[in-house]
Amino acid sequence: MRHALSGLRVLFAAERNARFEGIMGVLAVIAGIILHLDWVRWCVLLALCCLVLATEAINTAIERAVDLTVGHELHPLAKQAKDIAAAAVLFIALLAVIVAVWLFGPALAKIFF
Ligand SMILES: Nc1ncnc2c1ncn2[C@@H]1O[C@H](COP(=O)(O)OP(=O)(O)OP(=O)(O)O)[C@@H](O)[C@H]1O
Repeated sequence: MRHALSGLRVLFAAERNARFEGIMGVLAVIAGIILHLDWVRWCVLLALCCLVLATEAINTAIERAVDLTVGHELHPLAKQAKDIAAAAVLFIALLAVIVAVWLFGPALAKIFF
């Protein structure tokens, strides 16, 4: 637990993307409270927030491990490792956008239409 919290501190202190994703997660939770999401949507929302941050954490860990291994040297495998890890984050980000429409779309439609 102590090591995990230490990793969380590093993640949010060093990675702008992780801070952005954390802020988006908090805003989504606030929106969920305001829009009175049902419990199924709450489960999906919290699972998705955890999934986004977990993927960002794994991506950052891979970047660190690659940097430790190759240092400042440019290497095609280092590039592939980082780019593939970034692709994983992209997949989850696309999923988050799609699920956000499902989560908040009906409640927003009721308010605006
Ligand atoms: N050692 C390396 N050799 C070859 N290409 C590299 C190397 N390090 C980084 N790159 C390329 O530069 C890109 C950015 O790498 P960097 O380490 O700056 O990640 P980042 O900008 O922090 O990524 P993210 O936005 O996902 O956190 C990588 O995706 C990769 O394409």
